[in-house]
Amino acid sequence: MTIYLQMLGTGDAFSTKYYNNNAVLQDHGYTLLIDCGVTAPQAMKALGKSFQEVTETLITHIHGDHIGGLAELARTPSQEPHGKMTLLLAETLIEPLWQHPLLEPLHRKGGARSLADVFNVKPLKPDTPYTLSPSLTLELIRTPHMPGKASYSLLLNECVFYSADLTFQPELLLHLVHNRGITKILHDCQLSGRGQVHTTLRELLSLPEEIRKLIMLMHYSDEKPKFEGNTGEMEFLEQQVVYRLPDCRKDT
Ligand SMILES: O=c1ccn([C@@H]2O[C@@H]3COP(=O)(O)O[C@H]3[C@H]2O)c(=O)[nH]1
Ligand SMILES: [Zn+2]
Ligand SMILES: [Zn+2]
Repeated sequence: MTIYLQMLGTGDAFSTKYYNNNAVLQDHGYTLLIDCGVTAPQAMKALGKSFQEVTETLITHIHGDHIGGLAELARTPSQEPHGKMTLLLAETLIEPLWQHPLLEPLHRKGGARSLADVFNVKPLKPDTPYTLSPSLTLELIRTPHMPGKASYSLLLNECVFYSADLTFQPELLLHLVHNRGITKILHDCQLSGRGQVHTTLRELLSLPEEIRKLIMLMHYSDEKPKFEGNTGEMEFLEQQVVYRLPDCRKDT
């Protein structure tokens, strides 16, 4: 079965041309929203979509461009009997997310005292595969982003790596391709400057060709047009374009 990926946005946290790096994955009747940044409500509207179409929302880490739209998402009535939107996230993120200033508007919602009061929270364990829908599996891998801040990249259908913002991890990428059967890497990319909390284009270009040709670039700055044609084998992922994702699960 085929699943489809559509980036709501492919911009970094400061982009004015691209929406936040958030995505929707669709498996027939099931829609997974991957991260819900400040621009997510507007980006959904730009696609003629609404949060009501979202079945579940996954949060990779706690930065405004990944969580800033959650207050609006929480206000959307879900189709479920409990009426709450479902949030998937690593257990370690639950309390810090609730305490984040961007979620403060929800603290005033009918005396809510925890994330579970405003969302149907499903805690996930890293390194554990979950079946989200008939054609979609997910595994979280904790990856380094900012010191002391938990952040989780994704393995989708056992063969697609979706980076939460992360610093350059060449050994991890080689391991994923050689030992975990990864055939597609969607990677955040800082186009210029020193990469303190993100992976830079220069770093990605230093990878072996066999890895570079699997990579598509996302979470980039407004300078992107200047870099077109200068990214080797790596293509830019474009916001709003629908991509088919490979499904390498052994039993399909
Ligand atoms: O000069 C700076 C650089 C960065 N930052 C924050 O660090 C975050 C890194 O991850 P992100 O890309 O999801 O979002 C970024 C911003 O939230 C900032 O506030 N000011
Ligand atoms: Zn980000
Ligand atoms: Zn981040």
